[in-house]
Amino acid sequence: MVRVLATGTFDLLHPGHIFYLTKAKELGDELYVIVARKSMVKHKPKPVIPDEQRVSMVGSLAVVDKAVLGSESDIFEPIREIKPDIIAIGYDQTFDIGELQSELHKRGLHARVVRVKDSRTCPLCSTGKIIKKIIERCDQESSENNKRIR
Ligand SMILES: Cc1cc2nc3c(=O)[nH]c(=O)nc-3n(C[C@H](O)[C@H](O)[C@H](O)COP(=O)(O)O)c2cc1C
Ligand SMILES: Nc1ncnc2c1ncn2[C@@H]1O[C@H](COP(=O)(O)OP(=O)(O)OP(=O)(O)O)[C@@H](O)[C@H]1O
Repeated sequence: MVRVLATGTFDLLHPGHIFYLTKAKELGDELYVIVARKSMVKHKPKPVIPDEQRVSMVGSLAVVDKAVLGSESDIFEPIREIKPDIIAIGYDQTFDIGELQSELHKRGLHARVVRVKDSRTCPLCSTGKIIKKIIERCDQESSENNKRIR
């Protein structure tokens, strides 16, 4: 049984997430997912959706065998428990594969780290882009309303 681990914030679920998780699962037999804690998301705006709601959504996907919230301090902590054979890194995740692999080895963790490609078929497959579009639409509607009032 080959256990694969995927990771991410998964704020507003979209088809890019499903593509990534499906490709990750294809690398083995069972798929575990670590969902990032809001407190640990420092490289981009904090997620809108609460931790428990994001992990519950990811865990309910058919492709996912088990989803857990990550540690609030040490990203290697849940890996010790999950003991994955493969860690699937997403196409835009900033982790350096070689560096992560060597940090795992230093801690006696022997998962193979691989990068999954992106999906180019979806026009709005990014949480950041979806939020940007919603904000643009709100701005546009409020400026149209202001014009009507004047
Ligand atoms: C091997 C691995 C373990 C991780 N463990 C945790 C963790 O325990 N807690 C956490 O909040 N984030 C953890 N993360 C980070 C997030 O799951 C996520 O990958 C990171 O915030 C990048 O998020 P993004 O893909 O949404 O940009 C881990 C990432 C990796 C690659
Ligand atoms: N279009 C996509 N194709 C393939 N993988 C994707 C796509 N969008 C997200 N992923 C992967 O899904 C995982 C979780 O993604 P994440 O939560 O960062 O969402 P995101 O939509 O990329 O967010 P943002 O746009 O805010 O960076 C990451 O491993 C990421 O690489």
